Amino acid sequence: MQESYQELQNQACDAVRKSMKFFPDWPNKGVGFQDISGLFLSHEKFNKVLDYYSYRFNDVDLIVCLEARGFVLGTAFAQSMKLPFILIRKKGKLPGPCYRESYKKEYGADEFEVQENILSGITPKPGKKFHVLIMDDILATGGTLCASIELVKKVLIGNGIKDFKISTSLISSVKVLNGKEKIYEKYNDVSIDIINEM
Ligand SMILES: O=P(O)(O)OC[C@H]1O[C@H](OP(=O)(O)OP(=O)(O)O)[C@H](O)[C@@H]1O
Ligand SMILES: Nc1ncnc2[nH]cnc12
Repeated sequence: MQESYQELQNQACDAVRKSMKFFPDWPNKGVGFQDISGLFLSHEKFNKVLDYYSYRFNDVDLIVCLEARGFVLGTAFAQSMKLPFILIRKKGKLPGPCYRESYKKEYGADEFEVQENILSGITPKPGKKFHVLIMDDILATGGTLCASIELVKKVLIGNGIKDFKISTSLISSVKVLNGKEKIYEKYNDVSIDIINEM
């Protein structure tokens, strides 16, 4: 029997909480690092996350995986749903012309890139908003997610896809840094789903 949305969400949250390890003052003093490696050690726990996502995001057309931990979550979900996925990578890793966004995160600064023509072969279904899901592990300051949203908008519009919806999924957050609020202030048309808000 199909479990309810709330049951799936609760089980996914429980799986994340039980597999998360916390490292205070790493990599810098004042940072409470949330290590999600334990989730990948447990097929059952990881599946609870994917089961929830398959219910929550059942109408997605493209997955966007953020380097590096977002690669694990995004590719696993994309493959389970038989969806195409693209990679947003740190600067200098992708060949050919790229859109680039610089950003600050909780413990440093970085630059993301996406290949300009990566979506040239994608044809959206007529009459349906092209639904893109950006997947990553942690929302802290929101700098990373913000940069990825900018790049997704650029690559969609740059490839002629103008009627789209962007959703984002994280498995945890650093609530005190108000990353979610910052994103909602800047993008009122983007949804943010966080399994375990800490
Ligand atoms: O909300 P923010 O303050 O921007 O921080 C969140 C980001 O920080 C981490 O990525 P990081 O680039 O450290 O590395 P990774 O390569 O280990 O995924 C994490 O995976 C998120 O992507
Ligand atoms: N506190 C944190 N834990 C894990 N990844 C992070 N990325 C940015 N802040 C983080």
